[in-house]
Amino acid sequence: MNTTTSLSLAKNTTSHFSSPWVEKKDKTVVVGNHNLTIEEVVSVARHGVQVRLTDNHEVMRGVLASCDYIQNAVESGQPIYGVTSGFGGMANVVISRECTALLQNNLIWYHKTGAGKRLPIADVRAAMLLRANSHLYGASGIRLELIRRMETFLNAGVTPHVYEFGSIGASGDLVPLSYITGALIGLDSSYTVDFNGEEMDAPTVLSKLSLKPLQLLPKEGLAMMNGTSVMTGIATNCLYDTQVLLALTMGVHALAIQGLNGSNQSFHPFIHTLKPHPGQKWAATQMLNLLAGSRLIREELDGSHDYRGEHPIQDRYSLRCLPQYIGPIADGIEQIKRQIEVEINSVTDNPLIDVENQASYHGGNFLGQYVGVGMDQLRYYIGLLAKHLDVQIAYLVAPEFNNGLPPSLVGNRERIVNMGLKGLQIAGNSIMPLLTFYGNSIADRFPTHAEQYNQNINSQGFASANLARRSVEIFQEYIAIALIFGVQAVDLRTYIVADHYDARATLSPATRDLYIAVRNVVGVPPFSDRPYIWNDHEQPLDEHIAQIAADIASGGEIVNALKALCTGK
Ligand SMILES: N[C@@H](Cc1ccc(C(F)(F)F)cc1)C(=O)O
Repeated sequence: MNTTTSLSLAKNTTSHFSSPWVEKKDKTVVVGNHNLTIEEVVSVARHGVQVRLTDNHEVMRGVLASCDYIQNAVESGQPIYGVTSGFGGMANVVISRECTALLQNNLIWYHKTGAGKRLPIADVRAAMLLRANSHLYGASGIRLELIRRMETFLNAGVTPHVYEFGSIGASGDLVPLSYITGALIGLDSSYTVDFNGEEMDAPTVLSKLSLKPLQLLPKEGLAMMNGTSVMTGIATNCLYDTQVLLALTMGVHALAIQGLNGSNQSFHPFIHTLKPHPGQKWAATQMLNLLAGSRLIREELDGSHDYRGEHPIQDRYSLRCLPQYIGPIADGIEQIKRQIEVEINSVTDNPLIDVENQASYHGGNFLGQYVGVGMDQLRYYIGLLAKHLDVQIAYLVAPEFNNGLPPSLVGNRERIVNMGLKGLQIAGNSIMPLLTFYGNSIADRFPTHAEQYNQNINSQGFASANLARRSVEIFQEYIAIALIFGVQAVDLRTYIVADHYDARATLSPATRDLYIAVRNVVGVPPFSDRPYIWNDHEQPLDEHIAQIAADIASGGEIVNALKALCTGK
C-alpha cells in the first residue's frame, strides 16, 4: 500500500485513519490465518468481540505435526533446548525423558515473580489472542487443546491476572506469560483471574467452564511463555490509541488555526509536491480538508497575501510549518504500525519446529526489540505532538500574537476579575513536559548480566509498552485541555467575524462536528450571545477535562466526530 494513500484523511479515499475506528459489533475474529489486524486485536481486547480458531485443515495439521515431532524427539532422546535440556544459562543440564513434563510445570512455577499493579484486562486479552495466533503457525509443538483454552477464555470473559513488572523483553515475556499459562492449565489456586468482573482462582474458573486442569507436555510450557505476546498486545492497543490521538491532534490544530485567523496558503499542494514526504503531504492535505469552507481563516490558496497592519505577512512556524513538523511523526507512527502488524502475525517462541523438514532450530524470535524500539518511538512522537499543541495554546492566549483574541481567551471582559483560561494553560504546561519526558527511551538501558549472562541483550519491550500506555493516557488528558482552548478560541473568533458567538455558523464543515461533539460532552451547547466560557466561575473546568478525556479514551462522541470526517460520511 502506498503510504500517502494509506495516511490520507482526504474524503473519498481509503484512509489509514478510517480503520482506527473499530466497529464495536464486529463479527467474529478468526485466528490462525496469519493476517490479524490491529483493529481486530483491539475489537477482541476491548469490545468483547468473539474469536474462533480457524478451521483450515493445513493449519490444524501443522499444529498436530509439530506436537508429534516433539514427542518423537523426546522418545528418541534427541537433544533439544528446553525439551530435553534445562533452561537459559542452565541449558547444559540434560533432562531425562521421565522429567520432560515436570520440566515444563516447574518452568511456570519459578517464573511466578510478577510485581506491581495488575495489567488492564484489555492488554491481557490482546496477549492471549496473539499467543493463540502465534501457536497456530504449527512451529511450536503445543496441543490444540491448550490453544483452544485461550479461545475459550477470551469468549467466556476470563482474564488471568498478570502484573506490570517482571519481563525484560528478552525471552519475550516469560514472567507475564507464566501467569496466563498457570491460569489456563489451572496449575494452582494462587493463579487468579477476572471472570467478567468477578475475581476467582484458576481451578474454580476451569470447573465453571467444565474444563479440567491440564498437565503440560514437553515443550508446552516453553511454547506458552517464550514470546512477545504480552508486550505486543499492550503495544497494539497503544498504537491504535495513538492513531486516534494523531487524528484528534490534527482536529485541534484545525480549530486553533481558525481561532487564530490563520492562512490556508501554507498547505497548498504546490509546496508539498516539492518536498513530497508522505507524512508531510498527508498532513497538508488533511489540513486543507479540515479547513475547507471555514469563514474564520484567511483564504489564500490563490496565492494572494497582503500586509496586515502590525501582523506579519505570513503565519508563524507552528501554523505555517505544520505539515513539515507533523509529517515525520505521521510517517513514524505508520512505520511502527507496520512493525507491530508483523509482530502480531509472527511465531515468537524457541526452538521452532520445521515440520516439513523434520528439523528444529534454536533461534531468538522471542526478543522484543521491535516492540521495545517501536514503543520508545511512539512515546517520543507523542511528546513531539504535545509540544506542538503547547506552542499553539501559547499562541492563542497571547494578545501580542493572536490576531485580536482577548488575553487568555477571556469571555466576558466586562467582568474585570475574569482571567479566562490561565489556569487551564498552566495545567497543560504541567502535563506537556511529562509527555516529552516519557519520550525518553528505555530499550537502551541494559542489564547485560541478566540470567547468568544468557539473556545478555534484551529489549525492555514490556517496560517500553507499559510506559507507552501511560503516555497515551496522559496525552488523552492533554488533548482534552487543548480541545477546550480550540473551542473557546473559535467562539471568540466568530464574534470578531460574525458578531455572535455560535461557531457552528463559521467553522469549516469538517471541524463543526468535532466542535459540537465537545460541546455535547461537556454539556454546554453553543449560544449566540456568549462563548463556551463566559465567566470564570460558571463552569468547573476540571470536570470538563475529565469528561472529554473519558470520551476520548472510550472512543466516544468526540472520536466519532472525526470518524465521520475521515470516512467522508
Ligand atoms: N528464551 C529462552 C527461553 C528461556 C530462557 C531462560 C529461562 C529461564 F528460566 F532460565 F529464565 C527460561 C526460558 C530461549 O529460548 O533461549
